[in-house]
Amino acid sequence: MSASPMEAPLLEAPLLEASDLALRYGAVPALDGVSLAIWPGEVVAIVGESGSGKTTLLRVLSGLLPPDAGSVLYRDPEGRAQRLEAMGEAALRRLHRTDWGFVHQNPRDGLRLGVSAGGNIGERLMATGARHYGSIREAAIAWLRRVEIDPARIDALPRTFSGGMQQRLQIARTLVTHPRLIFMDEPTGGLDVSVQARLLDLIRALVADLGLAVLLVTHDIAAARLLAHRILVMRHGKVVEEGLTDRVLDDPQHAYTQLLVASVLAA
Ligand SMILES: Nc1ncnc2c1ncn2[C@@H]1O[C@H](COP(=O)(O)OP(=O)(O)OP(=O)(O)O)[C@@H](O)[C@H]1O
Repeated sequence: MSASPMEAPLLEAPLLEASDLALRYGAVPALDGVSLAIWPGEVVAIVGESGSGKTTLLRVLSGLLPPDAGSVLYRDPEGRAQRLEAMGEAALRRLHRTDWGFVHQNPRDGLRLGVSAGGNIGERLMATGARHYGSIREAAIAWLRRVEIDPARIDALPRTFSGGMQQRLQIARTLVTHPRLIFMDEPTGGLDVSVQARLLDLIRALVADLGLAVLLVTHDIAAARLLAHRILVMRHGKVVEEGLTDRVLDDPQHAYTQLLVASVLAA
């Protein structure tokens, strides 16, 4: 069904909107009144030191963890707004298979290491209904090329790949179904600096080519500067500062952001 002119403005609305999220682990407030919105095609980085609540926020925004309070609203491709908390588990799983992608810090969490590289990409396509073996294999080859993995490795097991290759394969597996919104949790964490730089370049090119919206959790300010349009700074479960990337990093207003930026400059 095509959108009528009456509905068109909805497409200009945020893709995901969270309001007043709260979550405690015992006495620890992991999230404390967090609100945010991400727009189609926008890359938003969530930065902050270890324990500030970044991963918890990403898990709540992607429906993997229910908050104690607050809500998350997602707009589907037809412009319909849906509350994650009211969505059944099956609908949420479908979102994760189709419209959304999740890139984990550890490729082991996002890949099946005992399944071939091509199988890892192909099975995600099959989960969205693809059945034709030839075209699934063709898509897998195209995606291996796109993430700079030699297609001759299509039948190799990812456990024989380097960390950087595994991460690139995880990205191919995530993007093959053309999701609109990608959640990334420290995608370059644990990799050597030169491998990180190559991966960041690849992510930047793919995100721009495909017009993806990305929620990126990172403690790497340089990665946030390279990839993000906007930055949210978290501390003790709260967003203490947010704004356009250059503004936040070049002219930080909150004392904690100033400290975070200064510690990178000093490193
Ligand atoms: N499953 C859990 N049980 C108890 N406390 C938890 C749990 N998960 C996280 N926390 C606590 O909640 C707070 C926020 O943790 P979270 O992992 O979201 O932070 P983070 O900013 O992602 O940190 P890191 O960069 O180290 O991953 C921390 O104080 C952490 O110790």
